[in-house]
Amino acid sequence: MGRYDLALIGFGGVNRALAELIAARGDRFAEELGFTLRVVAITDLRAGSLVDTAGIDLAPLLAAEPGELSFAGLPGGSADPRNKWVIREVPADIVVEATFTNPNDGEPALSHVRWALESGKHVCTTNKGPVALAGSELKRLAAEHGVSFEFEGSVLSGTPILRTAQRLLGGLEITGVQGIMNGTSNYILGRLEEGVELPTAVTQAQELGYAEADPTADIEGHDVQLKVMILANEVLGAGLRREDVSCTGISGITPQDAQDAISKGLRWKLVGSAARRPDGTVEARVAPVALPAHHALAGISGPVNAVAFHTDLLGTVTVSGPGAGRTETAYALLSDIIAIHQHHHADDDTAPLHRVLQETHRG
Ligand SMILES: NC(=O)C1=CN([C@@H]2O[C@H](COP(=O)(O)OP(=O)(O)OC[C@H]3O[C@@H](n4cnc5c(N)ncnc54)[C@H](OP(=O)(O)O)[C@@H]3O)[C@@H](O)[C@H]2O)C=CC1
Ligand SMILES: N[C@@H](CC=O)C(=O)O
Repeated sequence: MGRYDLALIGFGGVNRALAELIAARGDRFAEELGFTLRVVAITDLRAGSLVDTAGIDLAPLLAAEPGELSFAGLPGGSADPRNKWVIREVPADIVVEATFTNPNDGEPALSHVRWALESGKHVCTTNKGPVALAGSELKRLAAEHGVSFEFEGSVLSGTPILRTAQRLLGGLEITGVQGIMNGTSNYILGRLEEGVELPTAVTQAQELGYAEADPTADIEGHDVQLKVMILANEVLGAGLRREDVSCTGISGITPQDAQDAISKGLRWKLVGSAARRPDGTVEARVAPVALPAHHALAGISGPVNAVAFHTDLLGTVTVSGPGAGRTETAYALLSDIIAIHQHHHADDDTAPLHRVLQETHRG
């Protein structure tokens, strides 16, 4: 039976939900996945840091109100997050990075990921910044140190969009991607259609755990811009920078606009897309589009997202599922840990993994 010791960097909605999954389902993981998970370090801007190499007792932490959690005064605890020291020095197998996404330079998450990989630790992250802005460099760094860099949750939360493209669409030429890739803005557009004003809808999306720490990124399209970069770079080999992806968000759409569209048989959606040009380069954009009701993306509602892959042999293949949500995104981290386990135990019998994946998804 293997065991992975985890260092959780950032203890907000997603990493807390991962800790809940570990606390609630740890025995099942052991039985069905063939490994156990133990949290040996947690760092958080507000709570500080907590280290116990024998395994942190998660129950009292999860019983505390998120805003009231403080590690100072606990054995192994400090008011200081001590990220660099924890990531480099605490003997964890996997560093789970889930601090806020910074669309400008990816920091501080980018440094967290670099420190972890340089220390020979695997990394799982849901943070879009490092993946979109420095994905190639980080994959190279991981390879140099013989560790994995996994980031399934960086696009479409727990819905396995990247692994679907990389593992299940092999042999096809993917010529473009198009999709709804932000749960918050899609949820908000639905609320606008119901007559709710933007600020109220944003607050509701924050309460539901969909929104970024700064929801401007959801509303102005920057979150989708990063996701389009990740998809285009991973699936189309594009090497896009942020300035290559034109970006308009949904802040200009009013409840009246949304309702007028409905009356004309249209629905406003924030669409991200990337397509290969005849010369081999890739053009990409993010913009609100009033889609006709019969369009495959028009019926995608609430925090659900969808991505259509345009392929040479199959035509369009569309994957749809949760695009945001604390537990849904924590599941992406679990799927990353499973991927690390499979990668480093390639000869093991993996049949039981499929069973637990299906059961976990059903809740
Ligand atoms: N929620 C979702 O549906 C999804 C989220 N993601 C991504 O996952 C990541 C986490 O999301 P989520 O949990 O919802 O976000 P939260 O804002 O709930 O959590 C982030 C946590 O990280 C802490 N933090 C910020 N900076 C640091 C730092 N330098 N060191 C240690 N901790 C820090 C924050 O503390 P404080 O609150 O004090 O600032 C907060 O507790 C984000 O990058 C997000 O983009 C990806 C897919 C879906
Ligand atoms: N804020 C994002 C979270 C997932 O990436 C969203 O709403 O999609």
